[in-house]
Amino acid sequence: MRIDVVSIFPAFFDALEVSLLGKARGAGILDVRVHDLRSWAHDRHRTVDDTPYGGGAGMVMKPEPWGEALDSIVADAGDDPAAQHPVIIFPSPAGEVFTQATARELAEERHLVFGCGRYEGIDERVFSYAATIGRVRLVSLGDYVLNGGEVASMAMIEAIGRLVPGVVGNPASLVEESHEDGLLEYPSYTKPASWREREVPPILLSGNHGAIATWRREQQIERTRDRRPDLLAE
Ligand SMILES: Nc1cc(-c2ccc3ccn(Cc4ccccn4)c3c2)[nH]n1
Repeated sequence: MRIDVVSIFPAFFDALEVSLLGKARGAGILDVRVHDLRSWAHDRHRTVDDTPYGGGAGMVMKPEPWGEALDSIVADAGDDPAAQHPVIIFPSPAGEVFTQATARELAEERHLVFGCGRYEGIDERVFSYAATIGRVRLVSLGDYVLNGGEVASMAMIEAIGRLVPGVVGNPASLVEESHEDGLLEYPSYTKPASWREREVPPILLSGNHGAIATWRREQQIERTRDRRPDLLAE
């Protein structure tokens, strides 16, 4: 999978060099390319924002640099027929909410482009232009406001990247996770069996794998009911 990221803070994504995703990049499983939007701003000050038509607080990101950036990225990936018409993801507080189902869906794609906005957002015409060269998705991490799209993109790249075959060493570990089966995950324990007068649930030391599986499922249901009843309503 190829992932392109466009941001005015490219250094933000240095963290993608480390840990799991860093290894996957080294192994060629993930091809992550981070671009500075200002590379496509040609005035002396590399301007990427301007005042909003109609007035209002803050600044809006100019369409020209975005149009050139997206054209350049799509053209560069053009030689791979499977990477045609990439999914172009714009984090936005006004987007669809990103869920594990979204991550699974996007993990099937060959080419993702993340457009990280800042200021009060990106000129709306960029989204309609992007739809002529890709499949546009405006995506929100949740109902809270961030200062830009970088944190949201990092979270989504990690959630998607770890589902790409070969990235996680033991694919079985992806199955028993929160939200994979619509429930929250069961509690985990490791040695020592007793710690600060707190014991590991005896069932987990019993060796009775059937009973352990039943107990874990019960824990998932109890936790989901207590913390996320909305997941049970679906
Ligand atoms: N789940 C999310 C996503 C975002 C997000 C994503 C991209 C941008 C680009 C700019 N801002 C700041 C901003 C503040 C106020 C209104 C509009 N935008 C962003 C915020 N916030 N929360």
